[in-house]
Amino acid sequence: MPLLGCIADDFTGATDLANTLVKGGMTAVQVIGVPTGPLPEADAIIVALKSRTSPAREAVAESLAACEALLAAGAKQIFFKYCSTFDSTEAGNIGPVADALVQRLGCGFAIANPAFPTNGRTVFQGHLFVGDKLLNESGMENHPLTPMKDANLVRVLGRQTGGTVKLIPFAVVEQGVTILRHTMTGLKESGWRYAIVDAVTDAHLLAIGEAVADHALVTGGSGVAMGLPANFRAKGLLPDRGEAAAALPPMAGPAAVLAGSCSRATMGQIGYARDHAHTLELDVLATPDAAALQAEALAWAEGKLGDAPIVIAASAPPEKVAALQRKLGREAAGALVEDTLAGIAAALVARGVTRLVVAGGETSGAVVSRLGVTALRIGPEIDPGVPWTYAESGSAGGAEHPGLHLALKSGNFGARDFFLKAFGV
Ligand SMILES: Nc1ncnc2c1ncn2[C@@H]1O[C@H](COP(=O)(O)OP(=O)(O)OP(=O)(O)O)[C@@H](O)[C@H]1O
Ligand SMILES: O=C(O)[C@@H](O)C(=O)CO
Repeated sequence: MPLLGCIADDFTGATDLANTLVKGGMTAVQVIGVPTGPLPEADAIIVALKSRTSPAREAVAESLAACEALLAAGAKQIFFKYCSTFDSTEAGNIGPVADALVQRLGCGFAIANPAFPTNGRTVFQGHLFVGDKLLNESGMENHPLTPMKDANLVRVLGRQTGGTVKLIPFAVVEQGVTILRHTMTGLKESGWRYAIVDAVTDAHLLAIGEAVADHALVTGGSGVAMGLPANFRAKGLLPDRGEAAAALPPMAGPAAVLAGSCSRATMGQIGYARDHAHTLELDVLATPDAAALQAEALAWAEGKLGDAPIVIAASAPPEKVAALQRKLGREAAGALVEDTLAGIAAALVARGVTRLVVAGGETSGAVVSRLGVTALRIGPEIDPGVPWTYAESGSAGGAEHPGLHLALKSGNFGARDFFLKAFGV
């Protein structure tokens, strides 16, 4: 029976959250899509949806279905995971999904906290920073699907929800768990639906995590989940599993990286790979045709597969992304790239690749779905927020595989040498 039931709005976000929970000593399995059968055994189940950019009604319906499955399996607390950069549009989906979960759980109130200080995301006076930049000056204002043009999260969430949003400021958070707990209870009793909670350090997140021990619903990034394993341990529900929580089968076999994220960190990682690995950069604008791009990539990969990773990227700078979007429309441009990379992934697995890094949440969603993977066990961390995961043997895109190691990297996560470091190169 899972202790914590999680609903993540994209696939890299799901592994990021799972990684935090595993580091806290919980076993975690990421389930792909709304579960239809019995859930795997784990302390935490993370249902990975691709709902960040889908129409709000679909995102709500899928999130509620995931919530039902988690509750039916016995989950004691529900966690709604969204991006540490609060990726969303005016239409949602953070507000609408959170509203639906608050209503389903009858809890009236939930915190909203995307902070992840280790990766430079902090919230101060309700404003989200990425490193030393406000969110809307961090590059996220150019995101291909969810451009973030306002750093004030009280305002951003306020525009997406039918409820009310209040700030729990730094000065309150600094006072620790007891004051935080009372403040949250007071807000709930006064009819506020959400509190954006400031957090600048891990110590703040641990205090917030402890303060929400008895909340039916917690919403946020992976950072605020840091304090949750200790709550279950304090209640005598979670044994001390130590490093065993992150055990995966040994890794071996041909390696590849597929990048569809256009985020600054991923662009830097592609730049590094250019000098240190076989790297192919597809020009989607010049050839906006999935079949042709796949053929180009597979012909290029011929003879290059081995222990050192090959890197195939569709990522492009903002002006080229904008040009493709003008040509095809925003959704169709994204879908073309996702379809291209998913097809390449299936073909590479059919050619024996068993270790795969995918950069970008939407991209990971497309790849994992095409590979027919249904569940990922979470293993050791490569860089903050990105663990190796393992999918049992099965049939991927029509080809049998002996088990796949996958690392789903959030666009903006990972050091510059991530694509090589992941494989120990
Ligand atoms: N050259 C390109 N032109 C237009 N769109 C592109 C191009 N390359 C990638 N894309 C699209 O940009 C989107 C990037 O989103 P994705 O979620 O994969 O990355 P990200 O947002 O940086 O990562 P994360 O969600 O983990 O933060 C995808 O839909 C992808 O298909
Ligand atoms: O929180 C983050 O930044 C990531 O887990 C993510 O959601 C990227 O899509």
